[in-house]
Amino acid sequence: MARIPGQQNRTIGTASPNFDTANPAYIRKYLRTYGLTPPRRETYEVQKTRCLQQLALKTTDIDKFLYLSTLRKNNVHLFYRLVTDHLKELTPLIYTPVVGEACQRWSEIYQQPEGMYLSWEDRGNLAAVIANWPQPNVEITCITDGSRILGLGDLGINGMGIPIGKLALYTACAGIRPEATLPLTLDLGTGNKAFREDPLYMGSRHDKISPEEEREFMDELMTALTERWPGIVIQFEDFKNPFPALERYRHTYTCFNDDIQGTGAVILGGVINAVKRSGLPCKDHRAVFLGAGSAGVGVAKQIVQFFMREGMTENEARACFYLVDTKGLVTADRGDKLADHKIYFARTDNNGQQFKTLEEVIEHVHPTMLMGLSTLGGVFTPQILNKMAEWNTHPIIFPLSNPSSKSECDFESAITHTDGRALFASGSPFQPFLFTNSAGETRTYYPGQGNNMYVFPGIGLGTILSKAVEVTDAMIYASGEAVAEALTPEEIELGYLYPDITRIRNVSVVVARKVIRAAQKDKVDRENALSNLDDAALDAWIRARMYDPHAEVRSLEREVGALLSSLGTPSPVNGQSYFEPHSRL
Ligand SMILES: NC(=O)c1ccc[n+]([C@@H]2O[C@H](COP(=O)([O-])OP(=O)(O)OC[C@H]3O[C@@H](n4cnc5c(N)ncnc54)[C@H](O)[C@@H]3O)[C@@H](O)[C@H]2O)c1
Ligand SMILES: O=C(O)C[C@H](O)C(=O)O
Ligand SMILES: [Mg+2]
Repeated sequence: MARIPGQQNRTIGTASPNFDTANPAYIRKYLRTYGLTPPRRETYEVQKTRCLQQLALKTTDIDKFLYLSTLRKNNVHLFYRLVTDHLKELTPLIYTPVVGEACQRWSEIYQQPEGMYLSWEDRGNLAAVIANWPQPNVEITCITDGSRILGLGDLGINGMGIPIGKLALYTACAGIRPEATLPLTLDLGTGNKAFREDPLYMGSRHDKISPEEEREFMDELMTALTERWPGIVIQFEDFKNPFPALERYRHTYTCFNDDIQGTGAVILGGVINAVKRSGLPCKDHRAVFLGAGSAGVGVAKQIVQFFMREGMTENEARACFYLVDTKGLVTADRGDKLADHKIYFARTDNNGQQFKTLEEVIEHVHPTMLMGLSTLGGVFTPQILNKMAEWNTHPIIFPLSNPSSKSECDFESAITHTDGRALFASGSPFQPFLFTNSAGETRTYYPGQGNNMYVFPGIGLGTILSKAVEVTDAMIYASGEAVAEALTPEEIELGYLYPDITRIRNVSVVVARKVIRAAQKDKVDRENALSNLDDAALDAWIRARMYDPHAEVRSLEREVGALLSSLGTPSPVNGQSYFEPHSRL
């Protein structure tokens, strides 16, 4: 395998051969793929026409998901050219929501290896197993144990679709090279009895290991990953109880938890914009959260930080939040032992009264914001939405659970039952909606997608490029602020709370820059020369390091040409085939 000097992470002739039919003959010969693909060198336009035709022939979402997975495996650069060009149409097929169905059916639809699986039975030997990963220069990994996949419960190793989907967005949205990403699924047993009894299930058939065993396994894993790739950024994803691992590793490894911190940041971004649009100062907001898990608590804590920056004390800010779980409003005197992560938000002003249902809580609070992180599809009923509209000029309604079937309400019902006044964002995508309000005004309403995909790619990129040794709270906060600031005047005019997804690569540059600046301030960065660049120069520096699938053939030509001339072989001219058909190369 040749490594191109001076090019971070570019490897030629990696374990996934580059079968791009856009490669000219001499590149194919260099890569030893000459003769393994049809002879004609194709333009992207021709490649795209074929792919979109084939995709259109697939009648189900899963068939489309599988088609795109195979394309990624066989022609990775074409896959990313297609995805970056058609983000709006293709993101839902390779990520949320379709990835949810793919995970539910992973063992049934499985076709090809695309990531690493590490089992509890491999403990003691994790470094040796990790050594099997064929790519030498991994910069980022996304790890799940499959124990809480979206709002779909414990899916065991079937959760692999999530790290693959998240890392595909790291590449498409933030330009991290595909071969620098490692999807990792931990096979630590599953509480999913149906899977354990399914002959097709491809993971271990025992129950989930204990928290103590999991800690032992994770300790070994973190060491093994950083020993092989010292600068690796580690993203934890969709663990049922992710708080202990985050606390244990966050100051020792370059890691973050996407569900607590990434979600906290992206919803912070949407809330900053929604609060502005609501016309109410922070101190007049009251937020009811249905769901007090990793995402609920992560988001609420991030908004507390925002309220404090707007001049409130921590106690005043915290008092604006009412968290609801399966037992009702989280209060200090509810009589059950609260999980550690809920204690911070436990109410003490309830005068001994307990509120069991969401309806009771909202009647008690008259909230200005309603956040759904509960995995309960449709639970924001028309009655609840009507109440929100009765109490607020612009109620903030964020049904954030995924996938679409778990969304606490859909966009149409949020608009219809608030007379078009809701400030809306959902975790899964919804279509724009044409609506006539009670004043007879007809217009198209645009939903926001409050999904952590707006921040994690930029957090990863900024952390990698600054060589940060830690992902600090300030870096996470900065990513959310960057999303809020990224709205254009046109997007504000149309009522958007989040930037249009088609601009996500530009948004990721801004997120990465702000993450780098925060890392510099916290003194956790190790790429110290970046401090000397002003913002425009830093943006240009970031862009220059982003993988661009459209430039791949050209840069491969340049690099192979340079390599050949350094070996004394004249470079091919204008992409013309230099070597004779049967040349040794
Ligand atoms: N939009 C995003 O970017 C984003 C990010 C992370 C998570 N999520 C979604 O948020 C949801 C929750 O994720 P999580 O990591 O917090 O999960 P979690 O398991 O940690 O928390 C779920 C919470 O919902 C509560 N809940 C469950 N059933 C309930 C009921 N019947 N009544 C009241 N409360 C109930 C639980 O008590 C728990 O507090 C998932 O659907 C996930 O897909 C969305
Ligand atoms: O995966 C997503 O779409 C967002 C989030 O991380 C989730 O767990 O729902
Ligand atoms: Mg997640």
